[in-house]
Amino acid sequence: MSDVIDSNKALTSTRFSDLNPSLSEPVLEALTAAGFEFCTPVQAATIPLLCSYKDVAVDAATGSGKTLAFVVPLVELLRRSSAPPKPHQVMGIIISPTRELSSQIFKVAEPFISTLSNVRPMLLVGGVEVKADIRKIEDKGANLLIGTPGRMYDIMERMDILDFRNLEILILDEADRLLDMGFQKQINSIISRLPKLRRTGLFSATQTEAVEELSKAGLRNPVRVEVRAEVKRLNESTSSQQLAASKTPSGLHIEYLECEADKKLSQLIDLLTKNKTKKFIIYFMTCASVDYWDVVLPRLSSLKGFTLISLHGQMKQAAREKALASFTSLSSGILLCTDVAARGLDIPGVDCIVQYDLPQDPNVFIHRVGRTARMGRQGSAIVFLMPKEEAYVEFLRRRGVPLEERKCSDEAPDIIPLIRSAAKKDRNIMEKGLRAFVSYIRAYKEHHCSYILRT
Ligand SMILES: Nc1ncnc2c1ncn2[C@@H]1O[C@H](COP(=O)(O)OP(=O)(O)OP(=O)(O)O)[C@@H](O)[C@H]1O
Repeated sequence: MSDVIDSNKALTSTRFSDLNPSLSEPVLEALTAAGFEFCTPVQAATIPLLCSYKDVAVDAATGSGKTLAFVVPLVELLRRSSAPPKPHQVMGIIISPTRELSSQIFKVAEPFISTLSNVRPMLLVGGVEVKADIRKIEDKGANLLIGTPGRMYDIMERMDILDFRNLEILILDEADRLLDMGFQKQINSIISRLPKLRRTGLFSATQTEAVEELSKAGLRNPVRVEVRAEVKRLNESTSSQQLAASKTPSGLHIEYLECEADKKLSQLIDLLTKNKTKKFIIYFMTCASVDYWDVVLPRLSSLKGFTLISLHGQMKQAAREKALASFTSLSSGILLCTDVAARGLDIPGVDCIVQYDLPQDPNVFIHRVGRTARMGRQGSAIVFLMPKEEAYVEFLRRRGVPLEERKCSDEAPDIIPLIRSAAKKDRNIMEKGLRAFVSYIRAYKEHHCSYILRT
């Protein structure tokens, strides 16, 4: 069974209060309090299914409202269970690939969970002492686990006290990423401890064979929900407008800019200085690259007055959280990051996504660009390509990504001599530059080239 939905409109005309089976009053009140009245297409399709005890495999565009599509039915299913859970009875689990995404889901879910009596949620992510989590669970209990697979698996291995026999629902968010990150073993082990008679929802913005396998192994007769945006795409050969199915939001304008490696920085600076009031996310290939640009960019006089914030997976957890909170609160500024910030993060008001380096995994492209143009808003994205990476354009177009060429700016300043002279004076720049270069070459060899060459 399969439902294919057109997500051209961010919201449908279906109110949450119109859904069948009906949602409970406390959930409707929590939705109203948060300003949500009408469902997005993925919510209109998925909430009734999960609430009717069906498993779902959902393939939906970025920023289409997947989080509420699983949080609302999860809370409804828990409300229906006969008695309030005992302190160590786990009734629901939500697994997502990164700490940031798990924390975000936890925050979105909190007001809905608080409508349930005696259901204690627990955030389980790395970066904090596992012993602290264990103590908290022992002392206070946990009925809903939200977290990353590594920590969740660790807790399950170490703690016999948790009882999963009455578990109602398992949600796997960003399923393809969970598998890409090598969490197959942990996920299988987690699933093997859960009762078979449960509901399972598998959410992903990209479908892969591994996701299909996981869906076969973990879901029972799932209903497939696909949400595609219809976009106008410029057909180069005929210059006519064509309609194409795309998983990128329809308010998103995506361009590629082709230039040699030594011109990329100048083009970037030109773009940033011409858009001073905008909010940018710039993706680099490795953590070491982010560290390098983090010391170099603030030294450029043309970027004086810009707020630059870095975020990558090798930073300490507290620093990661602080960086994300600071960038979220800005109305304009620049986030320099790796793919740790590619998926699921719902940062308000991002105007433009720059992919300075291509992603190591080609599927991550649509997740990166999906940090803007969320929920029917407008946004733009620019991917920098070196001439040898040109094949990537066709690769993306074949996957339904509408992409237009952007010409290099003639006004771009020559930045390289400035960096050279700064590096001569500061060993830190030199060292970080070398480290970035080595990490970049390694990543390029291991991941990047392989998919360019495969196209
Ligand atoms: N029914 C709704 N009405 C209005 N706003 C909504 C609705 N549902 C979700 N939103 C808002 O839309 C934004 C995107 O939602 P969400 O983060 O769940 O998207 P997503 O599909 O999980 O995206 P990604 O694929 O990037 O993870 C959030 O800011 C959320 O508050």
